[in-house]
Amino acid sequence: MSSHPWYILGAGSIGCLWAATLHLATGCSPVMIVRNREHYINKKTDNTAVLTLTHLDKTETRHPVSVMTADEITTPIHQLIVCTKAGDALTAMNSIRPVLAKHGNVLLLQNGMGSQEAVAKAFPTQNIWIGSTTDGAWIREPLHVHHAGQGLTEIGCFNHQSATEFLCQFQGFPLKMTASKDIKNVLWQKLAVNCAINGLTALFDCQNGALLDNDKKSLMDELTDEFVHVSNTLGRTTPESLHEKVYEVCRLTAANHSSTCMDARLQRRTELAFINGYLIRVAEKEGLTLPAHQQLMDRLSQKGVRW
Ligand SMILES: NC(=O)C1=CN([C@@H]2O[C@H](COP(=O)(O)OP(=O)(O)OC[C@H]3O[C@@H](n4cnc5c(N)ncnc54)[C@H](OP(=O)(O)O)[C@@H]3O)[C@@H](O)[C@H]2O)C=CC1
Ligand SMILES: CC(C)(CO)C(=O)C(=O)O
Repeated sequence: MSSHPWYILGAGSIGCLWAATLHLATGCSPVMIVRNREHYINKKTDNTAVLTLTHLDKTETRHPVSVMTADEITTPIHQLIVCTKAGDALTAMNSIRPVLAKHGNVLLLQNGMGSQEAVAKAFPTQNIWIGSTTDGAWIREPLHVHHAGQGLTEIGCFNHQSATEFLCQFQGFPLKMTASKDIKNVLWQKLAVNCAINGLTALFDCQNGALLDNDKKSLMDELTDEFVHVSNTLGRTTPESLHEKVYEVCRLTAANHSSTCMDARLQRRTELAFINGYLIRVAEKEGLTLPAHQQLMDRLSQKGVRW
């Protein structure tokens, strides 16, 4: 187990879930790096705070953490977990560039694709790890997180084939974890589902299950057809029955509002640039156009949904 402290960049739902879990697993307090200190802590001179985790069984545990802004950090960061939204990841990473250890381990937990490549390109000497997570969490108030759904986090190395020492630290971790030898493929498979579901739920402001209604299902099918086309062109694998897989996710999460639908409702910037937008950019490089994806993005723009 490394003796270096853990730093968490972004104190939102996933950042707080991981900070509390790290404290449970290691007994050490992580450092939460935030951009607006006053939002989390009102003491001027003391950086310590207590984070509350409401577990799946509704019990609560409390966890001491340090809360700091990037410019308050003076010691090198060797172990970092980036928990911002995809669109903020690179800017957030740049804010801690001066204190990031040259060969530090960085675990990125963003949904979608594209932000990981951008970070890996901008930080070539660091070991960039990717986690693709299906855990669910939400924030009740600053530093009080609810673990809302048990999921799985698959982790793999993105740029270097570095020692698995980093991954070993998650053995026996309270969240379900597994090592992936092909994390890019894991991201691609999740992207397929998110491309079909997320944007449409924002467009119709509906739960995931409503996409199985006939009129919406045909749009979902068109998006999935286009995904398969791009995937085949790139020589990537997709499940033979991707359409069935998409329907199954809609059924299993029928009562949920997707993350994109919630962001759109709250007029927050969505992660669509790293979901459907990413697929459009990849297709363009291959000389392909994706009319269903493009039309979806145009309709979302007209509706005022941001990405
Ligand atoms: N929540 C969930 O259940 C799941 C989330 N994910 C993915 O995990 C990622 C994080 O999601 P989630 O935790 O829900 O998002 P949140 O919006 O809850 O948290 C993101 C946090 O990042 C912070 N942030 C943004 N820029 C910076 C910066 N420059 N420096 C420091 N902090 C910064 C924000 O701070 P501020 O308050 O200042 O804006 C915010 O607290 C997303 O990609 C999401 O799709 C994946 C699966 C499930
Ligand atoms: C699978 C799905 C659509 C579940 O809601 C999701 O990943 C999201 O909301 O971002």
